Amino acid sequence: MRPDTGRAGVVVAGGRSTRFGDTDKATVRVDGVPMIRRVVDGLAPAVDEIVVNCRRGQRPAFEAALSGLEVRFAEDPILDRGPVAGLRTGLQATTAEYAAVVACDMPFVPTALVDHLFAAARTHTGAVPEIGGQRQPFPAVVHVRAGLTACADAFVHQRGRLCEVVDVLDPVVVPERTVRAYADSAALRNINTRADLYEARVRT
Ligand SMILES: Nc1nc2c(ncn2[C@@H]2O[C@H](COP(=O)(O)OP(=O)(O)OP(=O)(O)O)[C@@H](O)[C@H]2O)c(=O)[nH]1
Ligand SMILES: [Mg+2]
Repeated sequence: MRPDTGRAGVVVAGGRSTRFGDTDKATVRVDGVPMIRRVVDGLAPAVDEIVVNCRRGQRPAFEAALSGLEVRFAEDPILDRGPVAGLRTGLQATTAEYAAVVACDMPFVPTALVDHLFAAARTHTGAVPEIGGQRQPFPAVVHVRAGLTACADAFVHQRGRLCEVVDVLDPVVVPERTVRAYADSAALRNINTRADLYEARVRT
């Protein structure tokens, strides 16, 4: 990992994977590698520290899936408050100025796209990719303090959804044609179901 960049990676992983069935999708293997390990591997070259947000009960399995990698864990103080709460827990755990934020179920986010988002976010509150006309909360880069304020606003003044965090943050938008230079559509798909996993395995 690069030293002294002021850049963190935050992996939000405290969900229950209900659409996936009775397995935590974060630790399911994609082509032999646990999904969350692929996420961390994609982030690591672009950042100087990695924070994994999760529930306390997920830690043993995550520690096994991430063995040998340098990560810190940020446990949710209150469970099941949704991805914005997880994002906030993760952002609270770093002193970096900017953080790349990713969900645990996006195993193919290219490091080069993360680098591009960091560069685009400089002097702004963040940078998010636009895909299919929608600004995407993950993967994104946020100014950590601005991101924390946006999470709090989304909870207090709105319904606590990720899209509201993006609205409040008002980040730079990286247009889809630029995103496509770094990642094809499959690379940014998230895995919610066994069928999604099957497609991802076919791809690798
Ligand atoms: N910390 C935390 N993270 C969450 C929570 N809910 C979802 N997430 C995370 O947010 C990201 C996107 O959420 P989903 O794709 O809906 O994942 P999920 O909630 O585990 O899966 P479903 O139960 O099928 O909706 C994933 O990385 C989840 O781990 C939560 O209550 N707390
Ligand atoms: Mg969910």
